[in-house]
Amino acid sequence: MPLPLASESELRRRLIVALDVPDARAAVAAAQTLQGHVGMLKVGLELFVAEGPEVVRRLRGEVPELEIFLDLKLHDIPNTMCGAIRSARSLGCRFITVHAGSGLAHLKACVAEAGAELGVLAVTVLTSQDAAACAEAGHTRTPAELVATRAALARAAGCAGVVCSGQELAGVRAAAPGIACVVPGIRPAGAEVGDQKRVMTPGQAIADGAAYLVVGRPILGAPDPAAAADAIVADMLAGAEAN
Ligand SMILES: O=C(O)c1cc(=O)[nH]c(=O)n1[C@@H]1O[C@H](COP(=O)(O)O)[C@@H](O)[C@H]1O
Repeated sequence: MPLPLASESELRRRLIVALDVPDARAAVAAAQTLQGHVGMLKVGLELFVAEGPEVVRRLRGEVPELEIFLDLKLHDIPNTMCGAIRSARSLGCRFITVHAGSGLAHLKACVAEAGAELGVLAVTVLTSQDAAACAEAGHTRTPAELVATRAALARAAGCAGVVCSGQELAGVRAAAPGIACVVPGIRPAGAEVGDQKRVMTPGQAIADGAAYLVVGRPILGAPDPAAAADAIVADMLAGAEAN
């Protein structure tokens, strides 16, 4: 039996905007503009290094209907990663990122520390890396092979999901059945790619099974960010319907 079609509001809930801005003022302004147009806010390194955990508390107070994804991409010894997760737990975020390349023991320790409320997302291979960058870094396997291996580790560790490019969705499904895929490197047709290497359109990523899309510059860099988010949701809907 075919799955029921995702509604527009359901797809909007699955659109995460990356608040890659320099300070809390810009973050709150963007969040207020985008509430009702996106489903979640991602606080990443630029904003977190500038403002610290207070910016998460402030966003939760200003736009309580939007959940927060804390993208710190932890990559350290397990004791240090767990300490960071312990510090993050009280912030009430939905997700936190760690690098899957840390290995199984690291991922398991992070999942145990995060508890039931904070989902650990394992970043497989950055979407800014292509095959040449992986080879340069000493990997003998392709990005797709590395993603599949790391997705299997994330699943074995009990992670809430993986971060991968849209190009690996089928491979992740095969290697780690049932795991949720969070997909950055999203570019509407014709949009500037910038430093991203493994990209995909919103509609195609949804058609291929992404659980969430992460979008930064195509929304925040647009003349009308709310309209840009709406156009992305329309493309997601088209992708869901085409599936
Ligand atoms: O963990 C992430 O969110 C992430 C992983 C990855 O492999 N690639 C990636 O681009 N991201 C993040 O997703 C966002 C993408 O931003 P744009 O390229 O501006 O859409 C940035 O905040 C990145 O830090």
